Parts: sequence; structure tokens; C-alpha cells
Amino acid sequence: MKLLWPLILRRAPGFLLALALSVLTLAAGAGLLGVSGWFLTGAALAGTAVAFELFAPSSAVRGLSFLRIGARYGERMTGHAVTLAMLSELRSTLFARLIPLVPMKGVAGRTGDFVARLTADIEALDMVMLQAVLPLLTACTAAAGLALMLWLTLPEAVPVGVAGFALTALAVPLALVLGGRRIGAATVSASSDLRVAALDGIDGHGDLVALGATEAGMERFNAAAAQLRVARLAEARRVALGPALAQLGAGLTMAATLWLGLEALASDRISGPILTGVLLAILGLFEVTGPILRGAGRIGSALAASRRVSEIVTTRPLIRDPLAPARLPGEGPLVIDHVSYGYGIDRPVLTDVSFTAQPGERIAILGASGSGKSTLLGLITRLDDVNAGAIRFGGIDIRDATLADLHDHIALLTQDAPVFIGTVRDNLRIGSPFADDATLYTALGNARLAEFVRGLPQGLDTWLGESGATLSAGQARRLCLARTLLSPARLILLDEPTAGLDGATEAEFLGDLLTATEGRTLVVATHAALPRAAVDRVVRFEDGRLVETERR
Ligand SMILES: Nc1ncnc2c1ncn2[C@@H]1O[C@H](COP(=O)(O)OP(=O)(O)OP(=O)(O)O)[C@@H](O)[C@H]1O
Repeated sequence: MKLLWPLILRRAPGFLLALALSVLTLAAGAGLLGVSGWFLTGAALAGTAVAFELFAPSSAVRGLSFLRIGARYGERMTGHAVTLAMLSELRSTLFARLIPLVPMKGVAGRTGDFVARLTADIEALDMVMLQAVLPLLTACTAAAGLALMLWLTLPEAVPVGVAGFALTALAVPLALVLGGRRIGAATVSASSDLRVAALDGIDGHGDLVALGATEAGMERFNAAAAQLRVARLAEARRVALGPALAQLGAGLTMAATLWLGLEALASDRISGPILTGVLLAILGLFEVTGPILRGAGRIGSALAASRRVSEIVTTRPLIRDPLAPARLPGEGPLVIDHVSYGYGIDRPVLTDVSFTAQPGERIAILGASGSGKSTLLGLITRLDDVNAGAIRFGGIDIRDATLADLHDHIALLTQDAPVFIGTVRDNLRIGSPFADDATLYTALGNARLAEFVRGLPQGLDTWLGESGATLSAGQARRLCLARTLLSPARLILLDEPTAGLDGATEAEFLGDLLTATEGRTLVVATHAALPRAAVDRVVRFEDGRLVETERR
């Protein structure tokens, strides 16, 4: 709830309107039942002893029923509109907070789990507002109305009426909430596990089929689905308790009031029609306890969801902008100065690495798989900070610059760069949002993809499926490379840029790197055999140490 309060306060007028309409709906409903009870009893008695006026009560009944319909419609529209707007803002806030948490070591968690937090968990919060906060505030007003009505008509019933109402609308839901926290947490975690199993199954479908392991994938999914079914069933049982308890509370309060009312009737302190009206109005006011008790059964999940969402919001990103940032110069040497780094304290990945890339220089980092090449490129773009030593660009420690400034100067093509859903143009413009077609084709040409794109029926406007499903692995790689080359950064870092290219294309491409990165500094981590002219210098890594530097 701590998370929701600022968002609720920002939309206070909308929520107050929804609350006012909710109170009006309840008052109209209670009034409708009360007047009907009084009217029907009065009319029945009129035939015998009491003279009764019909016109005013029947108009009141009609008026109140229209008022109730209109107010309920308005309340639903306003309540939902303001709640959905609030959740949409929460989703955007959460997504923005999530991004800085992902790099390098990442936050403890899995993609499917984060998707669940952004979708199902936030959806679970919508009932907090619509089935808990608004009805509870309405119930407080209803309790005051009930006390006033009884005090005016049957004062001796005030304690029993208010106590019955408070028990049903507050104490019982509170007990349901406290008892349902464990079930709620189990439901939310089972729902997240199911998403993870589904995403894994879809992503790895090809491999599961090829390995004849679809059954194992199905089993994982089915186990997660069964777990969710058990958790949901336990929750549904609690939710089903709600309406029954609401009926019980209303029934007992009415019976106690009736008992006191019959004594008052016998001693002429209340009339028959008024007593009937009061009893039915009580029934009307208890209507608000229905959503509260139904919601109380599910609030355990909402609380668990809210905790998971808060975890993201309150986790401080590891990499943050400095308070007083220095500006990086347009050009300058990249200095790797005695850098050491490890993902955990006990396993160093880079040890005391030092080298300098002068402006315009092309450096290849070679080394066996796992020797720390990608790790170093990640550190240069501040996906994480070094454990010891420093990385400087143009004489400025990159930790002293803002991330935005750093990424304007240094661009990285990661080993697993993704193709995003969208067109070829959408994908390329991520690297340079305002680039015209000629610039896009130049970058595509440098990545040896221009002919392919020109041959597509819709050229740059061709739609690429999810993760570039309509491209071959090599084409997807070259598209990502073209995107990196479009960046205005003066220093380009390429991690295995030729992965997915065939031997002949790889050699041609490496030869072309010179033109593609003309005038820029280039650091490329690769396993490929490099043509002599492709780079100015080769540095070789072995187990995280720089063991050799060779000038070409
Ligand atoms: N996110 C991570 N968490 C923990 N350890 C990691 C992580 N990423 C890499 N490592 C470890 O760090 C070491 C260096 O990995 P890195 O990816 O930098 O090597 P590499 O030289 O780029 O290998 P490759 O040529 O296969 O891409 C490896 O032992 C790897 O297991």
C-alpha cells in the first residue's frame, strides 16, 4: 500500500468522486429498501386501521431506484477509470525502475518472474482499490448513517446495530485477510512459476522437440499449473466464505434489531411501518459488506503482489549517475587502468588488466571462451563497475560521467543483441532515431545486409517477427551490427560481431570493418581469424589476464 498511496493521492479528486458516488449508491439502495418496507407495511395496514398516503412514497421508491442505477454506473466508471490510470502509471514506473536493475549481475530473478510482476501482480492490485479501499471508506460512512438512523428511530438498537455492522464490515474481513496471507503468497508465486514454465517452454520449444524432451517440458508446465490450481482453489474457498459471512452478519444484526424493535412496538415507541423500513434499510446498508468480504478473501494475493512489486521499486540500482557528473570530451583515449573484476568475491574474472586504445585505433581482444572478453566490454559501458582500478575515457573516470553521456560516446554490440518486434527501420533507428533512409542503407551496407533489405518487398518497412523470427541468425546479427554502427558514439565495442556469419562473409566483413568504423575507435572481441589489415593491435587474454599485446 505504501507504493499506492502517492499514486492515489495524485488522483484524489477522481477517487473522492468514486467514493461519493459509492456512498450515494449505498444510501439510495438502503433508502429504496427502507421506504419500500415502510410503504408496503403502511399500505397493508391502511386497509385496516391506518390512513395512508400512496403518491409520495411510490414516487420516492421510483426516484431512489433510478438514483441507485445512475450512481452505481457513475461509481463503476469513475472507480475503474481512475484505478486503471493509476495502475498504468505504476506499470510504467516499475518498468523504468526495472531496466537499470538488469545489467551484468542483474537482480535475483527470472524474466518470466519480472513479466509476472509487471502484469499479473499489478492486476492483482486493482482489487485493492476497487474491492477494499473504496468499499471500506463507504462502509465507514454507512456505519455513521446506520447509527444516525437507529438513534432517530430505535435508540436502544444503536449499540447492537453498529457492533454487528463493524464486526461484519471490519473485524471479519480483517480475520480473513490475516488468515489468507499465506494462501495469497502461494497463489502469486505459483502464478509466476507458471509464467516462467510457459516462457521457457515456448523459447526452448525447438530444442525440446529436437532432443525429444517435449514431455519433460510438458511435465514442468503441468506441475506448475497443478500448483496454481491448488493455490487458487484454497483462495476460492476463502473468497466463497465472504458472502456467507456477510449474509450471516446482516441476518444476526436484523434479528437483534427486530427483537428490540418488537419491544418498542409493543410499548408504542415505534410504528410497524417504520420498524419494517428500518429493518430493510439495515439490509440495504449491509450490501457494502459483500464486496469487502469477497475482496478480503483475495487480499492476501494482492498483498503478496504488492510486496513483489515494491521489491523492484525499492531496489536501488547498482549503477547510478554521480551527483555532480563530469562531461566526457568528444574524443579521447580509452584507458583500461589496472582493472580487476569478479561476479562474486571468490571468483576473479579479470585481474589487473591494463591497455590503452588511442582515438581512431582498432584493437582486437582475443582469448579462449570464458577468458573475460565480454566482461571487459560490459565494464567499459558500465553495465557494472570495476572492483579495482579504473576505466577512463578522454581522461575522465567513466564512473564520474552520467550513463546517458557515456552511452553517447561508447556503443556496444553485445553477444546476444536482440532484434526487437517492429520493422527493419524501427530496429535500426534505435541506434539513431532521426537517421534518413540513405544513412540506414549505408549502415546496412557496412554490415553487408543492404542487398538483402533492398530485395525485401517492403524494404526498410518490412515487419520482423518476434526476436527477428523472419531472419536467419546471421542476418539478425548483421542487423544488430548495423544498428550499433548507426550510433554517433566515437568508440565502438563489438562482441563477436561475426557470430552467425559463414567463413567467406566473415573474412570479407572483418576486412570491411575499416571502412565501416572509419575515424572511430574500435575494440572488437572475437574468436575469428583476423585479416592482417583489419586491426592495428591485438591484445590476448588468458584466464582474465592480459598476456600479450601485438602490433600489426
Ligand atoms: N552474469 C554472470 N554471472 C556470473 N559469472 C559470469 C557472468 N557472465 C560471465 N560469467 C563468467 O565470467 C567468465 C568470463 O566470461 P565472459 O563472458 O567475459 O568470457 P568471454 O571471454 O567473453 O567468453 P566467450 O568468448 O565465450 O564469449 C566466465 O567464466 C563466465 O562463466
